[in-house]
Amino acid sequence: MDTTHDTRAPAAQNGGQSQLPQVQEHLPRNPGMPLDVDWVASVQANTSAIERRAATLPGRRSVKKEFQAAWLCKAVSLIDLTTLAGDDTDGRVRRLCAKARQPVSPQILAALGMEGLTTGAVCVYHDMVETAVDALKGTNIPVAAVSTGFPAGLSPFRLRIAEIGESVSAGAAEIDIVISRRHVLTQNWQALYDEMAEMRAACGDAHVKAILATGELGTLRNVARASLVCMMAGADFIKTSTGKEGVNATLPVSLTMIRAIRAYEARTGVKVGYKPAGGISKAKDSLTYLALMKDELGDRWLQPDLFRFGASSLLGDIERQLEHYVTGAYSASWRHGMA
Ligand SMILES: O=C[C@H](O)COP(=O)(O)O
Repeated sequence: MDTTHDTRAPAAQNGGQSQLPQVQEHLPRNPGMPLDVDWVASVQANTSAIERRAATLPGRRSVKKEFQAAWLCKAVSLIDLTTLAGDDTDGRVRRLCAKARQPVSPQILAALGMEGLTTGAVCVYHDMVETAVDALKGTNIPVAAVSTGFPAGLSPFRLRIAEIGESVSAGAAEIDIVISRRHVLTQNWQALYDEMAEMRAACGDAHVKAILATGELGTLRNVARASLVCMMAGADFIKTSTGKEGVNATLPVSLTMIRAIRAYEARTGVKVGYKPAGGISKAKDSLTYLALMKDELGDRWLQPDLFRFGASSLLGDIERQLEHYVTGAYSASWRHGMA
């Protein structure tokens, strides 16, 4: 993180860590726009330049001490705490939700002046939505459901649409849909737009995150174009990965998607959120992502309505680092189980 700028977390900039930064404005949803195929076709991605810039990011001087602790608390508030396993049970999901309510031990949070800190959301499969909603009663933590035949997205289209409705009825406030990769690989932008628009409509008031599964899209140019088409069709967030592809969130992909978000805002005035997901498990990596968002899109994209980490194990490492900051000692990672 470049320390030539004021990179302290907003909580620290406000003169203390006891206040989480508040969202000042009520963000309208992305209404979408008609498909502009000329704009899509004009989008290029300079892969070597993107990779060069991405390679510089982790090596930049990182924030230290109380500033690092403040940024790590910020990262916690932006996690979609996730369990997406075939052996998920009610018990596991309830334990995960308890962790979302109290992501770091009360003693550590008290020492940091960060009581009340929670994760951004809990993310589960459809069958676990009701359990999660129940376990999070009395909090403002939304439940996100992965949907539309996650992770491959190859079940019959009408069933994918029906699945969205079921999850919304069960109480999911956010729906993470997966796109049809083949529409991108065959450059069928109309099909991608129509699919995304119909899925968005099926979500109703629930916010929709479009998972691009970037590890299966072949090129960064495809990633950029698919990002744009999903935003044109009304995606509230664009998300890198299901976590189940061979390659999930990477910095080059993130830079590509973030710049698509910037281009969309410049053209339409609409802010779309970003969710890197899959394989983000180290506190240090979360700081790199936050610095990237701050550099490329600005502080507004450091709020949970515009940025989330999709992560099942990141919280454990952040908790260890915060404990180290407060006590001077590292605890064993097994002491920070998620669920
Ligand atoms: O959407 C979230 C991802 O599935 C989480 O991936 P992860 O288990 O590698 O953190």
